[in-house]
Order: sequence, then C-alpha cells, then structure tokens
Amino acid sequence: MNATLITNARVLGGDPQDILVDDGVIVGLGAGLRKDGARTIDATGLIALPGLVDLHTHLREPGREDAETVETGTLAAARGGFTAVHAMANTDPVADTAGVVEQVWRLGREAGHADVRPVGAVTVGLKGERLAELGAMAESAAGVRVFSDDGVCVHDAMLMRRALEYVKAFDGVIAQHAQEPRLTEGAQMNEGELSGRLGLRGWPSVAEEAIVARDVLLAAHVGSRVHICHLSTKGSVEIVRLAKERGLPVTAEVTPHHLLLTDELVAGYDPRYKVNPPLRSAADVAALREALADGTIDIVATDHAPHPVEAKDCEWDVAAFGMLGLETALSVVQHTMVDTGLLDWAGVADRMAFAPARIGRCDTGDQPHGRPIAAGEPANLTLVDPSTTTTVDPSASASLSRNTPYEGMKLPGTVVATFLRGRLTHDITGGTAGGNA
Ligand SMILES: NC(=O)N[C@@H](CC(=O)O)C(=O)O
Ligand SMILES: [Zn+2]
Ligand SMILES: [Zn+2]
Repeated sequence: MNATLITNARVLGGDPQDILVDDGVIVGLGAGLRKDGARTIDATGLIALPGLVDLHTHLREPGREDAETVETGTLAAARGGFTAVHAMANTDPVADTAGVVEQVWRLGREAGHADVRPVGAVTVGLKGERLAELGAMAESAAGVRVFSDDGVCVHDAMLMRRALEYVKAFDGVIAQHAQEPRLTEGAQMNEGELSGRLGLRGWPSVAEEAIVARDVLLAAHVGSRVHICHLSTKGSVEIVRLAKERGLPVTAEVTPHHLLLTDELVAGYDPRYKVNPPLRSAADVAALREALADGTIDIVATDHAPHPVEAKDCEWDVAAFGMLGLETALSVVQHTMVDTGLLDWAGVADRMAFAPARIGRCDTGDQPHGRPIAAGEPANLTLVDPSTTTTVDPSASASLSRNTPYEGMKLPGTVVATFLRGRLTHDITGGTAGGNA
C-alpha cells in the first residue's frame, strides 16, 4: 500500500503535527515529516481523532434489508468518522448463535467500510426466557464480547444474574436496555406534564432507573461488568455516579439525540422524534451533558436505528421507535459538548473511540481500535473540520433510511476523511459534502 502523509493535523485538538502512514500503520508523528512518493493530505485546520468506535448500531441485516444493510450502514459509519461499529442483535433471525454473528461479521469484512463487531443476544430470540449460546458466540470468529437484548430489557433478575456470571469467564459485558416492562406498557413519550396534555401514555424515568439500580447491584454481587445502553435520565446519572464512587463495575452510554433534543419536540406528534428511551426534559439533557463531561457517563453511542419510510410516515401511536445517528453523531457532540466548552477534542476522542473500544474489548487483538495516535499503532484515523456548518439533508445520507431527527438543522463540523488501517473509507478532502444525516 502507498504511504500517506497527513500534514499539519491538530492531533486530538493539540498543536499541528504531521502523521505518516505506511502499510496501514502510523510510522511517524512530528513536525516537517517527508516521504518520497507519498500521497499528501493537507490537514491544516483539521482535527485528527482516532477512528471512532460505536458500541450501539442497528445494521438491520439479516432480515430488514429494506431499512439498512451491513454495506449501507457501515458506509454511513465511515462517513460519520467511525472505523468500528458494534451491530445490535435485534435482527431477524436474532443474532443469538455463532452462525448468525459470524455471518454479520463476515458481511462487514466483505463491505470493508468499517469493522463490524457483532453484539450477541443475551437470551434466545430476545425472549427473556433462556440464555443464548454466549460462549459459542464468544469463541466464534466474530469474537463477541458485548451481549445485549437491546430493544427489550433482560427483566428477569435471575437470568440477568446468570448472564453476568457466564460472560465473566471471557471478560464479556452485558449491555442492558434498562426499561422495566410493566412500567412502560404502551408508553409513547416521556411521562410528565406534556404527555398528559398530548394524551400520550407516559414513560416514567423510574422505569429506567429501577433497572439501572438493580443491575449495578447485581453486577457488583457477581463481580462482572454491566453496561447501561442509552442512559436518558438525571436519576440514572445519579445512580451510576454513586455506583462508580463505590467502585462498582458499571459503564454507561448516552446517545447524541439525548444530548440535544427534548420532549417538547413531541408536541407536533412528528414520529421522527419517537425513540426508545424517549426524549426527556431539558433538566435531564443538562444532567447527561454534565455526566458525559465528568466521566460518569463513559461514552457516546449512536443507537443508529434505521426504519423504512412507512414505519415513520404514519400516526405517532403506530410509528416505530428509533432515529438515524451515525452520520451526525460527531457534529451533535461538537455542538452540545465542544462548542459549549464542556469537553475538548481529547475528551471527544476518549468518549467516542478510546473508551468504547475498551468497553467492547476491541482495543487489543489482531485489528484493534481505539488505540492512541502514535507510531506503531494501526492507522485508524478521522479528520474533522470543526469550522464548517452544514444543513442536515436526509436525502444525502448513505443510510437506506431517512429517519433523522435533525432534518433542516444547521450542525457544526464535517468529517473530511476516515482511514481504516491506512485505507480511506471516506474522503472529501478534495471537495465539500452535499450534506449529512
Ligand atoms: N432505539 C430505538 O428507538 N429503537 C431501537 C431499539 C433500541 O435501541 O432499544 C431499534 O432497534 O429500532
Ligand atoms: Zn435500546
Ligand atoms: Zn438500540
């Protein structure tokens, strides 16, 4: 492979440096680097980040290839600056066997846009009745380390305990969709004054918080790792903060949309804003930002959830839950966290690359992610222009779906290039993007 010289990049937002990449590896970092015959990319004004790692992506293949495929979802990932995504298990068939996770993993390799790390289901068919073949998925070629019934909660405490005990043997983690099912039957939006006014069944914060509290205690009891998916309430933040103060083995993620959008948007009954967990109050949003800044919440994860037009272009009550997220994630994080002074670019690198790779245990092994930008490390890199502003245009998305909540919004920052082991998987260094979703 030809060498690439990236000049004047602000590595993690620091002083400009050159980055020399050869044969998929970073071979030099410093000022005034030269290499005969190398392709040169002038990165003046650009931030260099490690390739982003998403711990929570719905790629929909197998089964809902009308909404997304591994090919289109990973292309959207590359455009968003991601070099690795964890593909959620709520496919059809469910990713609850070594066969299905290997299939998804292989499709990712064939597409080549980003490494796909399949998430294995915790229970057979996501039914919450008996454990799936966790060990076989861990030992498969896909090397699964993250297990989740995302979309539904593992609500049986005994099953949750058994799952935590089981994955301990291979250092796996259970990623819990924290939603007490009895408290959210038929729920449609955040429970509060507005849900009453709109006549939509409320989704109380306590439905999330009750499971978060139970599971940090269970994880501590078992001595195994639990990860909280798309944490959305101030109360959940307080529980995770207390758990971490006690040294309990818990990590948590927040989505870009929960950092920016509030339940007020639901007032127009536009199903674009229908998501699980629901958009919450401004006070929740403020608490989530603060928790991401101080490290109580470990990471940003997109929960990219593509749905076909017919599942969203309908009445609120029957519309699907979920929003696109891969292509806009970094822009929303810049807008809510960097431009507000809550997080610097090194912090973004931690919350969107280093920490998610560590939690997913893909920071080691053959083809690691979330490694430092340093000589000898794989060249998984993202170049960002923080000075641009783009109006989000769903039709410009690489996703097969169009259900972005940001349509028409002006968001800062553009991912200009993404390198997967030295190979460009996204490159608009020669021009500007048409938009993003
Ligand atoms: N987030 C959502 O609203 N929907 C997700 C499931 C999930 O993440 O719980 C989906 O698969 O569509
Ligand atoms: Zn979920
Ligand atoms: Zn999800």
